[in-house]
Amino acid sequence: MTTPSFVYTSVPQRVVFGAGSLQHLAREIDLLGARRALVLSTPEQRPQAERVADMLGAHAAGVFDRAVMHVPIETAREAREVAARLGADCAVAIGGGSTTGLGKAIALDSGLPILAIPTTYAGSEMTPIYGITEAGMKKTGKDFKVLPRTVIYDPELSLGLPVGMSVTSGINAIAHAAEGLYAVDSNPIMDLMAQEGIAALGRALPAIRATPKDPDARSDALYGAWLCGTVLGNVGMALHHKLCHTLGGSFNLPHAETHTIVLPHALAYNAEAAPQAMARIAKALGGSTAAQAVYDLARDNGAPVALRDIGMKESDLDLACEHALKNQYPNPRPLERDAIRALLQNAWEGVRP
Ligand SMILES: NC(=O)c1ccc[n+]([C@@H]2O[C@H](COP(=O)([O-])OP(=O)(O)OC[C@H]3O[C@@H](n4cnc5c(N)ncnc54)[C@H](O)[C@@H]3O)[C@@H](O)[C@H]2O)c1
Ligand SMILES: O=C(O)CCC(=O)CC(=O)O
Repeated sequence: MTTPSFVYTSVPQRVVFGAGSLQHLAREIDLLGARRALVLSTPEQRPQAERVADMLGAHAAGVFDRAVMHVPIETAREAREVAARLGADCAVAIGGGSTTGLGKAIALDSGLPILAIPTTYAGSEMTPIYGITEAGMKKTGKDFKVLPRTVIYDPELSLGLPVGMSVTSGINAIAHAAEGLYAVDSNPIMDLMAQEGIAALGRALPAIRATPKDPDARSDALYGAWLCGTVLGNVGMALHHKLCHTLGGSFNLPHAETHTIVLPHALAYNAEAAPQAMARIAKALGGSTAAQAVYDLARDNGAPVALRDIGMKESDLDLACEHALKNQYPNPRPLERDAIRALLQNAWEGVRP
């Protein structure tokens, strides 16, 4: 196999990884040159946010605990006002993609540096991509101002992530790497990270299901999430992410579950157009085809495999298909209306591809 032409841009970002690495928080805030950190979380993760604020002592400006899915503009405005009023010079986001997303909304407006402490596998902490929802419409964009400057990955903080969320969040991460392997702007470094990330999560998710507090499995999963998130941040996504953004944005379906259900079908759709990528995904997961390996990983670990089971109405599939065909993301196989409609039907029914 010859190496194709590629462009690779590396971005400065500091990653501190390991069990117990939260202990380095004060050092990392100091290295950022910050003195007053606003700690962000969801309401459910307020206790973890308070622990972080306690660790920062006089360097904590306060806790803002109102992060919610998809970053409503009203929440973003409120958080920006609180940050300005408290004189914060940095945001510490502890939680999943929703909390990191709120930090990004603040950074987009103010340039405040973000220190992210991820507790799911969504991967937002490694990307310059932001999403903000206004009047029911989610807009996404890319700006390096929002890329967290420092990320502390401490697997101990994800020990309590419920098994169901761990599995779907892990497959959300696998989706970034899978699409990275057939991205129009892929490169060999991202391919290596993608295959390694998929393999790490493929090992970790069954182990987490068997023993949710297994520290090695949690560490492996977070390592995979880091790699897959890096791929998401560096190369463009395709049909699968377009479908999930459509289903999540227009039909209000839950993010990680939607990724989990749609991915096998998006991979089946692209299989013949991206054979090398499929071979790498299948190899990483130890399956015969990429699509079946992802489907089996989800089904065997108790995740939903049908859109009808997470609130999608069959009568909305035609509309979802129309939305998916608009403002298309680059994809290895051209988008064909009938085949996309069939893909959505299969995902709705939950058939094994
Ligand atoms: N911009 C990007 O690059 C990017 C990438 C991936 C996802 N996202 C966005 O992130 C959002 C989804 O993020 P998510 O899937 O991480 O879910 P989330 O952040 O919405 O978290 C879901 C729930 O799990 C809780 N939770 C998180 N970690 C926990 C833990 N360790 N223990 C117990 N509960 C925990 C949260 O408090 C929340 O209640 C979506 O809006 C998605 O669009 C953005
Ligand atoms: O909602 C965002 O911030 C963008 C989400 C994204 O591109 C990754 C995903 O769908 O998991």
